[in-house]
Amino acid sequence: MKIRRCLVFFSLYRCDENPAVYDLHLVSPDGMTYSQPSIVNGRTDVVSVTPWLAPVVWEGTFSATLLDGIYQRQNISVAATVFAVGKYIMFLKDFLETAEQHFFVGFRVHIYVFTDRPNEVPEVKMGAGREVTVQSVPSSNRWQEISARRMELIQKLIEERLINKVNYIFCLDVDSKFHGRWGAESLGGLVSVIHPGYYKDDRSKFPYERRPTSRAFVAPADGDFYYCGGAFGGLVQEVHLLAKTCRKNFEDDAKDGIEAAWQEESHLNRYMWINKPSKVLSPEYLWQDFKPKEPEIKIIRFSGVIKNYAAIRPN
Ligand SMILES: CC(=O)N[C@H]1[C@@H](OP(=O)(O)OP(=O)(O)OC[C@H]2O[C@@H](n3ccc(=O)[nH]c3=O)[C@H](O)[C@@H]2O)O[C@H](CO)[C@H](O)[C@@H]1O
Ligand SMILES: [Mn+2]
Repeated sequence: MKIRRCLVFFSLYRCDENPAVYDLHLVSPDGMTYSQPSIVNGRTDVVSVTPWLAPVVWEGTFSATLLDGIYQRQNISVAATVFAVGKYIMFLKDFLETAEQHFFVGFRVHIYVFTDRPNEVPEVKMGAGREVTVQSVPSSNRWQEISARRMELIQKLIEERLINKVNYIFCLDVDSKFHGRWGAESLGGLVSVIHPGYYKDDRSKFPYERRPTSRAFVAPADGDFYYCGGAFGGLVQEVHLLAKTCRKNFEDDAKDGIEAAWQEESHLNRYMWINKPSKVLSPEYLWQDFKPKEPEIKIIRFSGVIKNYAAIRPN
């Protein structure tokens, strides 16, 4: 058993075969010029590191030029998943068009669209090295199920098409648009986004699942941050483990007749409490259009559009 685990470790980190190692070894291209970093001056209005020493990404904490240089040299590939089931297909055009303008511009990007309406997927002109694949999925008469089943479909997508082929994956809500850069600064092993609705609240107020009978349970004195179900990602191996775990816990809960308060978002929050994200993205990476901008938000990169739930959800 011990030997097997060792082999798995080596196969994950051997640099010639698996790109995972690149996350640990950052090579700056020759001739790179960027502003001198300071060790005493920087953002002081926000916290940019977690208690487990993962970076929290805010505007003003990174050099986009440097990061693009490092990761372009590695020729990384990034997958993204987006689900547009039922009437949510109406959000897809803006999502894809704005992703072309802001999401990993200059990198190899492959967006997987999951929908029950493949004929209604809009034609969006994609740049060089960027493509969209449409995959049919069944509809459902419960939005909770559509949202939660994403974990199962992400798990399968990684197993069937991405593992050992693609470096990173991000899983995103479709009812949103990009407004600013979302790029290499967001890369990491396991990446989570702080939910814009609760980031100044006491942890006891977070909308975690509070029933101890659920596998998504988080006790009132526990929890670091409240993370979004609408955006998460990282290395495909890490996201595979996350999706597989959340799917199993969601399904096992269902067998016991319990559905967590915020479906897969609750399970994701439980997962991130135990498995600390190696990079945390600030609420710049998933804002909500109805929320007034806060002073610490210098740029909104991705934001949920205002929608009429009653008009677009199946239940
Ligand atoms: C910003 C954010 O973190 N949003 C999360 C939040 O509410 P939201 O209100 O943002 O959930 P939502 O209605 O956007 O549903 C989540 C996603 O599921 C897909 N979808 C949903 C319904 C439908 O009929 N068709 C369809 O395609 C679509 O990709 C949508 O973006 O809580 C949900 C859990 O319940 C999810 O965790 C969402 O990701
Ligand atoms: Mn949403």
